Amino acid sequence: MNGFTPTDQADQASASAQLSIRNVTKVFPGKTGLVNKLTGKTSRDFVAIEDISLEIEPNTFVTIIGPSGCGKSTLLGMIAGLMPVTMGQILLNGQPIVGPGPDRGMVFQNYALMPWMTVEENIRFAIETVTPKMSPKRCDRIIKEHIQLVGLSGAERKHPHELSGGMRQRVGIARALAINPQILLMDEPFGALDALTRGFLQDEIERIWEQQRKTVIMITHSIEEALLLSDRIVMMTRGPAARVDEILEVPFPRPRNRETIDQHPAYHDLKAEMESHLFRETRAVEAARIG
Ligand SMILES: Nc1ncnc2c1ncn2[C@@H]1O[C@H](COP(=O)(O)OP(=O)(O)OP(=O)(O)O)[C@@H](O)[C@H]1O
Repeated sequence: MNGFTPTDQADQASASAQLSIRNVTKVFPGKTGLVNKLTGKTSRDFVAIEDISLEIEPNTFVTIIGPSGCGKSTLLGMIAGLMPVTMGQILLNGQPIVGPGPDRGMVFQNYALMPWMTVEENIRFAIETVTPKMSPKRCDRIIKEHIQLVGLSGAERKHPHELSGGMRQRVGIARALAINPQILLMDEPFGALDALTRGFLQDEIERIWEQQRKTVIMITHSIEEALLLSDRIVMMTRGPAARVDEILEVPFPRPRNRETIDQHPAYHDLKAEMESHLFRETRAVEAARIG
């Protein structure tokens, strides 16, 4: 087996970790309002994830994979500081995360661009929010560099509705990187794209990652995408009370090429292991729904 368990990892919790997720549990409180009490429909607390520990080293590309609804977005949301942890701690460079910050850039599946702003203005808005005192000249240079980085030169003055889904997500990626975050968080960034565009953007992410080597934490449902891009793959169990089941190390050399990656001797074993994990967990979710 090419992986190790989260317990092994917690034992090895090292000072070199950039992000430390320590015994994190997330409970969504049940509804206890007066109306609910009167109608007798008070719902119970829901334990989405339970006691997750994970250490992430700098410059690592990590993907999170798991059955639908297991808590991947919840975990990413807590790392982003968009929602509080219920128990445990998430530390970035040893400091607890208490809210969103410019050290973390987020890319969303639905792009989340400002529709009334151009490509350039969307990126400028993010930079000015994070660094209001930056000189306009420097801001212009950063915008230009990032538009070039994601291959959108010429589209600076277009609005999101004039762009394809793939181009919109390029803007989302440029915007997230333009604030120079330490960690890039991506929640199914290619989930809304057709297969061809998805492939193009995966290649772009691989190319950009080779240049910048930022820590990335990405949620995906695609086994092939995880194998193409990751250094480590975190496999979550089904919820409620989802845990980290196993963490796979992906040994393929970089730069990676989608045409040849499956020739690596470890490719098919890793793929089979992920398939069997997802199959098992998804079947159990379905069985629980029926029974
Ligand atoms: N605000 C909330 N209040 C109550 N329950 C929530 C809330 N947000 C998420 N949940 C529940 O927590 C669980 C985990 O949801 P989450 O969206 O994190 O899963 P996911 O793995 O990202 O799902 P998917 O793969 O379908 O995107 C689900 O059962 C969901 O219904």
